[in-house]
Amino acid sequence: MGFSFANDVATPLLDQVFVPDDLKSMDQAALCRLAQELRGETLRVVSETGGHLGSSLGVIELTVAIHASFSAPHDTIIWDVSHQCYPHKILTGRRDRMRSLRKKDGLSGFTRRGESPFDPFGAAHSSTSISAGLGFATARDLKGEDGHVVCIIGDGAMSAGMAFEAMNNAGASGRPLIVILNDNDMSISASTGALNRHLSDVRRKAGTNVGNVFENFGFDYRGPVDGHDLDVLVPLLAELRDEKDGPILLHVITRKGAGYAPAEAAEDKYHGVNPFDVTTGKQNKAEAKALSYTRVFADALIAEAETDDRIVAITAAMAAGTGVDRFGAAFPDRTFDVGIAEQHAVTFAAGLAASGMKPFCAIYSTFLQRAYDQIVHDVALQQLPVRFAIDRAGLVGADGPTHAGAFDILYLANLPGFTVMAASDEAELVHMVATAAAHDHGPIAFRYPRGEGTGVPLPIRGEVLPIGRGRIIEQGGQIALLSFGTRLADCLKARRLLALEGISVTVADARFAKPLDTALLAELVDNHSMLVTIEEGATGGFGALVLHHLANCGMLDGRCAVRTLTLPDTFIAQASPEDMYEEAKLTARHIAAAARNGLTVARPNADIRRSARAGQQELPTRLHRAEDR
Ligand SMILES: Cc1ncc(C[n+]2csc(CCOP(=O)(O)OP(=O)(O)O)c2C)c(N)n1
Ligand SMILES: CC(=O)[C@@H](O)[C@H](O)COP(=O)(O)O
Ligand SMILES: [Mg+2]
Repeated sequence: MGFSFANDVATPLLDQVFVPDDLKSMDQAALCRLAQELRGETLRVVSETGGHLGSSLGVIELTVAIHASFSAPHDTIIWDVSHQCYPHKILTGRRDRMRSLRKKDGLSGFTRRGESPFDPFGAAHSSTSISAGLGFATARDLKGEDGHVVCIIGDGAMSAGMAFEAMNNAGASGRPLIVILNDNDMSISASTGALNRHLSDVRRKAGTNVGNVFENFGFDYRGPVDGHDLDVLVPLLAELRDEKDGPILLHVITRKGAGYAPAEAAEDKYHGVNPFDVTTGKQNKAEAKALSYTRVFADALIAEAETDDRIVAITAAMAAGTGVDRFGAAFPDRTFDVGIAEQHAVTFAAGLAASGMKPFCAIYSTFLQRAYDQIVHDVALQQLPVRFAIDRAGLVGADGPTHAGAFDILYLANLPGFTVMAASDEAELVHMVATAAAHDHGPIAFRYPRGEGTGVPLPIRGEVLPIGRGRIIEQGGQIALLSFGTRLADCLKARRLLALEGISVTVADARFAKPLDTALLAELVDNHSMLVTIEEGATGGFGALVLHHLANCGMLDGRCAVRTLTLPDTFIAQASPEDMYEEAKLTARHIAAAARNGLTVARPNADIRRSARAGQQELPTRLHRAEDR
């Protein structure tokens, strides 16, 4: 089906839509026109804001048909991942706010309960829609209410185990539930796996009753139908709406990026884009000042793999985002994209490690959360040397709280036998890849943030770091700033700010949250009035481990004041990473303020205590007392 749109298409019908019920008065021809206007509006918005364009363009007609056939919010419409929800947001009263999409104080790039009654369930992590939908359907039935529950899930999202857990349960429940499988034969990259092959088979043999995996789950399978043809979709959805016999799966075939030639022609179908020129499709990309951490990771792993054929790389449908695609270009036989299946990815890696391979599991911090039991039960308990390359550590910006890498420090460093590292810059990342490659006696993880590095020169080859050893970057006196991760740069800025006030500061890079560098901790506590730990993680991580250690060694008994700077105990809404770290109070000025304020209440420092213990020995000149400043 061809689409025509112009950037300046008039929107007389869209101008009349404030809530989905405004579609009820439109005939087929008007709905087709509305879809055209909606496609143009979606393009105009995303050309200004950036975001997830391809998937949104692929569901323009489906979104119109759903909102023409059902009555949200009385009917529950749940979008899986919901990166494709921009047309839905435009039709549900948020058109006027769409240019705030993914910005500070703006609309979320995903569905969010607090944002609109038309968003009954938040998303962004994949494959949750059917589980949530069954929850809504079950509550509806228990309360004796009516209303339809419609879940729209992509072929990529359908590849996750959680989706099949939900299908298994929903199919057996017999409850009326409509699952629309939006099959565009794409994930972020090309879809992988046997399900994808099955769906290709079904698409190819459309009309024949090819053995259908979904019917075996107790769903009434319908389709496949053209997901861009409103003349098919609207009457069909009305028909399904009026059937209430049980769960139905409608298989629709769409095209990711549909209706916009630059997107349709792109390999990734413009899955995630920067602001762009609508007429040419050219994205506005700022000149990179340094390689991204992702790129540095990929190249470092390739360098290690060139001399170690036991190294393999695993991604869970994020080949480009993790840089595993670069590794795959170099070592196609040693690269595995398991689909959106983080749980499987981790235990698959455990099996590889148990067989003597060196698996690098490259998974964003936030998505790794999905595989926690596998990390504990299959990797840590068996002390298997799985290497976790944890990208998107810390705050990630426009994707907001659903994608924040906030918890991996605490959820990994509390596991016995785990080694947990954080790179303070991209040179350190190269060393940590080498260290992980050499670490064969237990699980090891290294974390690094989204985006560009600092531009520091990269080592020719990574060096294996001494496990559990940090390093002092700048030696000072009264205050010690101990950083875990890339806040090190802000600590060095804070040191300069404090120096202007005559406050002398030591800055150290912990490198390891586990095992802790206890010798470094003792040195810092003994020789400073104030120790501040800083990490791009939630409370309960690195700082907590430092406090545990100091407390249990009796090193908190008045020798040195300790403060731990972490992400706050809140979910921080999307903004630029800089604005998010400002809100998290983890910038240089906040670090300086915490140190300064702490110093005003610091009790007599270790050197005084120590001299009392050691019988008034001469104090080393470089040590300073709080009251000397
Ligand atoms: C648990 C989890 N893992 C990975 C991702 C990253 N991710 C976002 S969208 C996507 C692909 C989804 O493919 P599909 O469901 O087919 O939707 P499409 O983009 O094709 O519309 C992936 C892997 C995620 N959101 N959640
Ligand atoms: C929707 C989704 O989960 C992914 O597209 C994610 O937004 C990618 O994040 P990055 O842009 O950091 O690779
Ligand atoms: Mg898809």
